[in-house]
Amino acid sequence: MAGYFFSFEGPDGAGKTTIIQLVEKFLTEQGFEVISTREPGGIEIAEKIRAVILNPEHKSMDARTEALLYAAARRQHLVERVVPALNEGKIVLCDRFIDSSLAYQGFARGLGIDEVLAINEFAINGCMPSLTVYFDLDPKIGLERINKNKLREINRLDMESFSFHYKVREGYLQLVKRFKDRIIQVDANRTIDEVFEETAKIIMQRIQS
Ligand SMILES: Nc1ncnc2c1ncn2[C@@H]1O[C@H](COP(=O)(O)OP(=O)(O)OP(=O)(O)O)[C@@H](O)[C@H]1O
Ligand SMILES: Cc1cn([C@H]2C[C@H](O)[C@@H](COP(=O)(O)O)O2)c(=O)[nH]c1=O
Repeated sequence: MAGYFFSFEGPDGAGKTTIIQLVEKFLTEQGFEVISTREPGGIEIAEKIRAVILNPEHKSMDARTEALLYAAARRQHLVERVVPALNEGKIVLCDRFIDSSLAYQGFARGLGIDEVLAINEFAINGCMPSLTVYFDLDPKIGLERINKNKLREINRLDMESFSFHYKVREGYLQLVKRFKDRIIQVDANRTIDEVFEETAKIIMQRIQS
């Protein structure tokens, strides 16, 4: 595969979507062919799975069911959207990937990071991002940012307790230590311009190395 696969991670409201849009514009201006996409979703089947997972009415969803649905959406999105773009030499910017499952389902839901990694290894069959940017932010600030944006849907995961969201962050911080070569931590508690500049620098370094 000739392209570059970059994923972006962080607690809800950390600024992933905002920064991905800016990075996409920046890379396109530099002459690269870029697609940005998201998980769960990005293609029709995965968007349908997303609607099932995140429906606020689905309060009884079992944690393993949730983990399997995320992995299923990931698989379909990977084969339909990510791999073809990489084969065409494009840069793929993906809003969330496997680390979301490890932090949310593996750590915060308590299923176990290694257990959730195992089902995801089956799903992705070796296709990992070459670099993951983790936006670190106090979840309270992220949720405040989301609540200020009246247009954004409030989904089933947003409605989890503060302690759940704090565990998500703790899970991510464990992943940063465990996957040092792949995950780079960025302080997201700064202005959009500052976060963008650092992220663009990290990505350009990886492309040019
Ligand atoms: N550095 C920042 N400082 C202040 N506000 C920000 C910053 N980055 C993003 N925002 C605002 O916070 C809100 C959430 O941002 P965004 O949707 O990019 O986050 P996200 O990480 O993609 O969220 P989610 O995980 O819920 O999809 C938006 O209203 C956005 O304009
Ligand atoms: C991929 C993935 C996502 N999640 C959670 C994280 C968020 O709370 C929602 C997705 O909403 P967003 O607005 O697109 O960020 O789903 C998860 O728990 N596990 C995953 O694998």
